[in-house]
Amino acid sequence: MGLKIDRVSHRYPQQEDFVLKDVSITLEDSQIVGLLGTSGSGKSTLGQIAAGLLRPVQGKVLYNNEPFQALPAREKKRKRIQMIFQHPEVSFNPRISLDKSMEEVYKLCGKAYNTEARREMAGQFGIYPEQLKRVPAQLSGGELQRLAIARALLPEPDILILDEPTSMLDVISQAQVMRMLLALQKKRKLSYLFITHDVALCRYVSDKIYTIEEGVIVEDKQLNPAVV
Ligand SMILES: Nc1ncnc2c1ncn2[C@@H]1O[C@H](COP(=O)(O)OP(=O)(O)OP(=O)(O)O)[C@@H](O)[C@H]1O
Repeated sequence: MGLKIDRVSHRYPQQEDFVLKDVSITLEDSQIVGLLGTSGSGKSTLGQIAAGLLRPVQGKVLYNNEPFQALPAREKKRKRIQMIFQHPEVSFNPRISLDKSMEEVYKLCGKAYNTEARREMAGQFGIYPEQLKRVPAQLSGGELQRLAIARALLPEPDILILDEPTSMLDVISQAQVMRMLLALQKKRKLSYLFITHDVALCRYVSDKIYTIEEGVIVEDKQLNPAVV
């Protein structure tokens, strides 16, 4: 079960060099797997491949033992893996109110977006319902990231790919978002691929850590074998 990246190599169009070279990683159910690496090592590329947003040049992505990349985008399973980005604004249309954006996602997921649902969602993710009337640029980074998490959870995914979810936030918002993510992971038994360059944070939250250097996995450290 879970997600298996199997011998994946990737190079971008019109580029000579491979940015991922024969990478294999596994994400078991309800596990937090850290992906550590310096800037340019290939973390985001691997995250996008894991989320099904990018198709690798070589190798396979298996979701619950089935080839994930072969599924059409609208396929339900695709929504079982969601991605949270470093810049939360990319998750929302900048020109429409957050209320409108959220309403669209609720509808897509076949859920009613009424006053009650709005109030409950806002409360759970630490937003005032009135703030939803604003466009994304009118919220703080932390508020917007919490809403991006709310949005990503609507299709009820099993896996979240977290690409440096707190690195653009101030220290207080970082702690709030991290606390929220850890509580949600426990409550909903989610699996996280936690992409970061923060070694201390990665060690603190992860059950297992992969380190990537220049597109190659160089270390695979099991921190908490009891969880697996
Ligand atoms: N769309 C693209 N086209 C061409 N090259 C790209 C593209 N996106 C990333 N790259 C290159 O691929 C390599 C890996 O980039 P990637 O963003 O995956 O690294 P990263 O570890 O996430 O870096 P950072 O921590 O700075 O976000 C880099 O050399 C980058 O310049």
